[in-house]
Amino acid sequence: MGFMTASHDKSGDELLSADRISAVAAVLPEWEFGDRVIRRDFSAPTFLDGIAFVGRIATEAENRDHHPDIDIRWRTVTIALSTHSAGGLTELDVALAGAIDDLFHEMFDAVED
Ligand SMILES: C[C@H](O)[C@H](O)[C@H]1CNC2=NC(N)=NC(=O)C2=N1
Repeated sequence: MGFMTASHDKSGDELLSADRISAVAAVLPEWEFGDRVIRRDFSAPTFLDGIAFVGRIATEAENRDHHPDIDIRWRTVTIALSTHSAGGLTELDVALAGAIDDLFHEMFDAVED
């Protein structure tokens, strides 16, 4: 947000309320909720599948101008989401988490883990 810009002129940039966090936790059951971050471990079928998954996440993130922290360890891809500019969780994180869950299902649902 630039100087003198109203904080309500861009949707998703306000910190989530405690009530909203409770509601979101119910629809993102695989995500671990921290103080200012949500995190999920994904297990891809192979190392290269995990890399391909990260590539898809990267495109999604770039389109939204909202970027996760990504940790790759063999087939395990750990995604951490936070809105640094807001100092914690916002609707941007909720939306990206849902999109990443959808990507994972789309890519690997038919595959045995
Ligand atoms: C200028 C640009 O919009 C900002 O640097 C964006 C980029 N991506 C970002 N990603 C995340 N996760 N948090 C941010 O605050 C953030 N800020």
